[in-house]
Amino acid sequence: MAAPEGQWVLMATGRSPTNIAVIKYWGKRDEALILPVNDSISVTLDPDHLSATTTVAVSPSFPSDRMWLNGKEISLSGGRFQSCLREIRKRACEFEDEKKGIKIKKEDWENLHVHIASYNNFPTAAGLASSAAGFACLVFTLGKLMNVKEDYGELSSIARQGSGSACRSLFGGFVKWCMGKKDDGSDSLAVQLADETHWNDLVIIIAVVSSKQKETSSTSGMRDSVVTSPLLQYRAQTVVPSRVLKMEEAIKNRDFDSFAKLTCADSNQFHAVCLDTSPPIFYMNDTSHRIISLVEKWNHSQGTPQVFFLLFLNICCLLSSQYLCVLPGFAILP
Ligand SMILES: Nc1ncnc2c1ncn2[C@@H]1O[C@H](COP(=O)(O)OP(=O)(O)OP(=O)(O)O)[C@@H](O)[C@H]1O
Ligand SMILES: C[C@@](O)(CCOP(=O)(O)OP(=O)(O)O)CC(=O)O
Repeated sequence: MAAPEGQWVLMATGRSPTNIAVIKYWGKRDEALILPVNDSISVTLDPDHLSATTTVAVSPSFPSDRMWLNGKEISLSGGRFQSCLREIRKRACEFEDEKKGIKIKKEDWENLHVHIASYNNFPTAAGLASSAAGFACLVFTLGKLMNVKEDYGELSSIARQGSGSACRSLFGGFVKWCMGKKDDGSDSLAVQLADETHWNDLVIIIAVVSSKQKETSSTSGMRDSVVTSPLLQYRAQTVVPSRVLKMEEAIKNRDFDSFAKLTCADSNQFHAVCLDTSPPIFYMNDTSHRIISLVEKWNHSQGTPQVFFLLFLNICCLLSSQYLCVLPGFAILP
């Protein structure tokens, strides 16, 4: 089937924020489909601060698919980009704009190429989950362009194939990535637990404690953990299931004390799994450790059960009107 002809260009633009996990995803049961070994829960950040903005265009005059990231052309040959493009194209629907004289039949989309331009308003591939915002945005915007009718849950399972954590960025507020049981991954998708208005006095601040790039990427780090860490299996099978239930309850009740305690515990166990990996993975540095100690002391001196947690090289601080808590972050800002 030949693609439609003409000089027209059809475009769509979208924006997606990044997210920070409070119950961590660490380990895949299927590398190609990006299926996790446990459920995870995250908080989606405000898009004004950390987000990807993506414009996708389609035209009969484009001879191939191309992509520019932060103004520089990048290859689309990687399996993750191809999976997202393929899955969206499969679900594309007929589109017509009579005024502009554009008519694209469902089957035409297979033969039309896209140009994609995306910008992150924070450092890319520096440990701040740009892949989460980026792939969520790519899938969302391609879906808009190609008139895809699927709901956000279905789109999240496509974004998951770009980067696991990306599936959670399709929703605002508090989001759960259900690991799913099926081999084809069709039930491994994100659901919103509570929207962004649910817990208004929760504020996230990102503090930078190192300007160095992470030595181990999440993708390769978790691959090593799956193969070598006995603690990972115990965590996934025994610890996370009940922790997820408690976290859902804490979010529902806006119970900050439980929320922070669970988040700290999960962050600490995540770091323990990293240390239990061979070779061991170190995401925290001396400054991180000093901040943990300082915050612990501060907590005790207040005499109230305030809890903090910290992860990776950077820290995100969670602030509510009553509480302060340090949240995990990967950020490495220049
Ligand atoms: N806006 C974007 N649109 C599409 N893909 C993006 C975008 N931003 C980043 N990516 C993809 O994500 C890759 C970076 O992912 P990587 O996991 O290395 O870093 P990160 O997500 O910033 O950090 P981490 O996962 O460690 O928190 C980029 O090389 C690119 O393939
Ligand atoms: C520690 C984490 O931030 C790991 C994120 O890993 P990625 O989603 O970046 O990994 P891939 O699926 O291989 O792309 C925990 C989390 O976000 O849940």
